[in-house]
Amino acid sequence: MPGKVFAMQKLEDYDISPITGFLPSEPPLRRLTNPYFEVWESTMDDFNALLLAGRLRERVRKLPVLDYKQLSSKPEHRRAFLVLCMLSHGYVWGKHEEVSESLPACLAVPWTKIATVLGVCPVVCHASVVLWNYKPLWEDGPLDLSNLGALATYSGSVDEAWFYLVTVAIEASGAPALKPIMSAIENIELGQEEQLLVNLNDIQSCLKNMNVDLARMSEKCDPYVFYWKIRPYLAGWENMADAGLPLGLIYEGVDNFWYTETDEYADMSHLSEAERVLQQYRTYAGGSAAQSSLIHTMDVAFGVEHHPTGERKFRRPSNAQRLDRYNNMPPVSPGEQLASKRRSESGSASMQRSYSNEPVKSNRNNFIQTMRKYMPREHRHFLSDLEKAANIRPYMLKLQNIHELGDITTVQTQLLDAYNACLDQLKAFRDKHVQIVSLYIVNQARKGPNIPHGGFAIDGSRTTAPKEKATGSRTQAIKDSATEQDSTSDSMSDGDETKSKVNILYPQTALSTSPSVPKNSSLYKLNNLLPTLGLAKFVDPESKVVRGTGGTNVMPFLKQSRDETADTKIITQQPPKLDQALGQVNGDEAVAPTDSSKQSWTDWLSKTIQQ
Ligand code: HEM
Repeated sequence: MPGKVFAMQKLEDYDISPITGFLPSEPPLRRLTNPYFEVWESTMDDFNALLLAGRLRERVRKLPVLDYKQLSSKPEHRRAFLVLCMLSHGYVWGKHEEVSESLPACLAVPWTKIATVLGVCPVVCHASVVLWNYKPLWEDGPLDLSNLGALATYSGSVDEAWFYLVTVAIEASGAPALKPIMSAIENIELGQEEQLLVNLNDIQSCLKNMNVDLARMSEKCDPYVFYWKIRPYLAGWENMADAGLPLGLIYEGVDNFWYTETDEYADMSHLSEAERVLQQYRTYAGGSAAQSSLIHTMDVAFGVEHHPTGERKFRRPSNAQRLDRYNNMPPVSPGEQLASKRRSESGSASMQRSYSNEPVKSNRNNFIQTMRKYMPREHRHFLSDLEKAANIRPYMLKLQNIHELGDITTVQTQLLDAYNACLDQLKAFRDKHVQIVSLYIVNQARKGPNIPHGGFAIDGSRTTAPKEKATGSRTQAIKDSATEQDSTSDSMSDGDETKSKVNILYPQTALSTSPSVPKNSSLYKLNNLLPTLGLAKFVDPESKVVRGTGGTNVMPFLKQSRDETADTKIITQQPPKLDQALGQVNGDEAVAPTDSSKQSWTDWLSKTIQQ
């Protein structure tokens, strides 16, 4: 094997624990104990009540602008960041209030500073509501769903806590895969195949556990509550014109003209007043588990490549696709957009920020790449180093070659099987995820806000609730529902609204699910009249496009991501077809080597070509 290509640092150097993975090695702080920050913590104590009473903004506006430098440790920075994510998103989206286009300095200034310390963006993210938002119920208990509570939620609901905690459990289940991934890279370099096999089997069992956790989402997180009550608060301020933030959000008191990359002020003298106003806005995508470094790690380790949605591998993008915003990194604010246009007109690069308009590798799905901006800095660095060091897939391709030459050993065959088994598990994860998104987003968006719990039989002609399932055991019902969702997910996402499927996730209510409301019904009209809160909006049942937090057209995007995982598997077929094909083309009687003839395929092929 070739020598070391890229040396990774230890996991701990990337702020990753060999035991808890991307979760902090110690449980997150439950409270900032420094009395200086008591005003934040006491506002958090009343957070859900203030939001409910419609008085959160009033309380927030009375807060002083605190100095973030009084925070003295990383756990404190994380706790403060979570607090500010809760208060800020609660402030912006409100509860049945008009959205606020600006965030007061008492939140915006410390939030932005702490985000810079942690290397994330000042917006809610996977790290804040998942990685830094749990508490073990018993300190010596396991990090699993039997022993976890959430520190903060927007809605105050157990459904929201469950949504975060299932994701915490997935992170915990995946954590023990990180060491074997690092060892696998080492073992490939050292040519230690037996140990590599152990590594791959260990990773596979972690992936299995992650799948078990994901399948538990529907146990205690109601899709209706998720879509209409929780998701609105996870929205950011990018592509949010429909929700009342066409330009993004103004972070009051935050100087948008200071470039940390170059450590200097930009020269603004050439900008018009309108352009300066636009520069105040910031646009960020909202929180999504697409920002989980764990899933990115699996992709990078196994060499799963994600391409722009709708593009097949290695195909050049069409003009239309090139115009898609995910083929180009979005500028950070509308002001930046104008400045960038001006730059390209004048040929000047003086105001360019390092992350805007950079050419991005064309074979990358840019949404997935962009999500790394929202990960903690060290985790992002880990992924970028892992990309340089990852050698598992190249090694498997080499084994595939050896297999085709007929020289493969038993351990090598087992290695290929183990690699494929890992990809099977990762694909199973994405299969389940597609079903969940279908039920929790597509289905909810098409029904509208007026059908609680997956759909009361408002329109009796379209719905049925089977009694035997409603009275069956809850576990059985959940299993059955998974089967039903399997069959519904494709039909729903492919725009087939004719079928009415039963939702028995909540069998005690014997409710049923209609994937959409009939057009021209009074319910349809009512749904269209109701205000949109962030991402919670009614989508016309005839529309095939339902957007995700980051603006993706969710179903095609997620299905492609799943299919790309399956495509990565190594196909280990003997090549008899090649022989037949050559025989047919040449019209001769080429005899391919059999397993017993010691001739290799390469020898045979070169002899055949020479004939
Ligand atoms: C109710 C549960 C969930 C819903 C409704 C949901 C929804 C979504 C949506 C809409 C997207 C598309 C990206 C966007 O535009 O925002 C997405 C992507 C993604 N989600 Fe989830 N998600 C859920 C749970 C999870 C969990 C528990 C994980 C595990 C860490 C996860 C991991 C991912 C990943 C990795 C992506 C990027 C696409 C990919 O890599 O295949 N999601 N999710």
